[in-house]
Amino acid sequence: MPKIRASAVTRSFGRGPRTVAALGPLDLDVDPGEFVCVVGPSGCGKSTLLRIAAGLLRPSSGALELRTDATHPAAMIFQDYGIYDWKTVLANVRFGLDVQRAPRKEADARAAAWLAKLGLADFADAYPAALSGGMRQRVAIARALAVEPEILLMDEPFAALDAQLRTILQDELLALTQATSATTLFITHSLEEALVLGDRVLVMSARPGRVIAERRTPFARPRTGDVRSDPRFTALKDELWELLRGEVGRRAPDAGPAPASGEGAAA
Ligand SMILES: Nc1ncnc2c1ncn2[C@@H]1O[C@H](COP(=O)(O)OP(=O)(O)OP(=O)(O)O)[C@@H](O)[C@H]1O
Repeated sequence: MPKIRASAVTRSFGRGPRTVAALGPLDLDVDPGEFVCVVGPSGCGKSTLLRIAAGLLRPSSGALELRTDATHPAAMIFQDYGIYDWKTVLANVRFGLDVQRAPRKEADARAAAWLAKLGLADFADAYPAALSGGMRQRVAIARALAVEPEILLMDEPFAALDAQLRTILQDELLALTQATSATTLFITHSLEEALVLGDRVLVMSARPGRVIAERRTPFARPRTGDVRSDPRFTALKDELWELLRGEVGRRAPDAGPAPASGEGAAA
């Protein structure tokens, strides 16, 4: 049984002549423990898909089902971290456990253990304002993983970080997710990120986003960031980029005349 199943999901925004068809129809099955990355051109509906999966948005038609139980729910990580500035780092990481009504002592211990894993033990009592972008994103990752989620939904979590930090956090996430059995749906602009992290990479078309290609990554698990220098990595990246390039700049049927120059989608 897949942990995540999307059946003919579509989503549009607005009404009448101004309707924007954002997504689908899209079908997707993610197996238990699988890490699926979704790449696609800007504006193709990736965030819309993830927001539907998270229950923040309803599909216009079709259905998206997550199979979890209450003790191991789905957790989300966003590009803008989604952490609370008025809570300490420890309280942020404990947040999901508090929602689950975990006993305070146990919640503190689990939160502290995750902070230690992410190198943030010394910042437990600090407020997020005192942290760098990379540290804030580590807090968001610790908070999501602390609830031991069955399903992890990630929407471009590293997009706001510089290239070096992004690589470091990709490698950390790789190690962390291989140590847990979370089923993960991960949205990214970056083919490289998708190939490092994913068991499977789905390429979406320009809006309204559908899955136009799917590849399994040939790298055994547990793997490390060393796969970046594997010749198969470069070959697969080139192949997927060819597919993606065709979609970047393609305009949706409802988007009106093409811009004169310089505008439009970018990968
Ligand atoms: N709340 C909304 N109201 C109106 N239109 C929306 C809304 N949310 C998304 N859209 C439109 O739906 C389309 C898909 O948006 P979405 O944010 O899902 O794309 P994306 O692939 O995540 O883009 P990016 O990679 O640039 O973040 C876009 O054309 C966007 O303008």
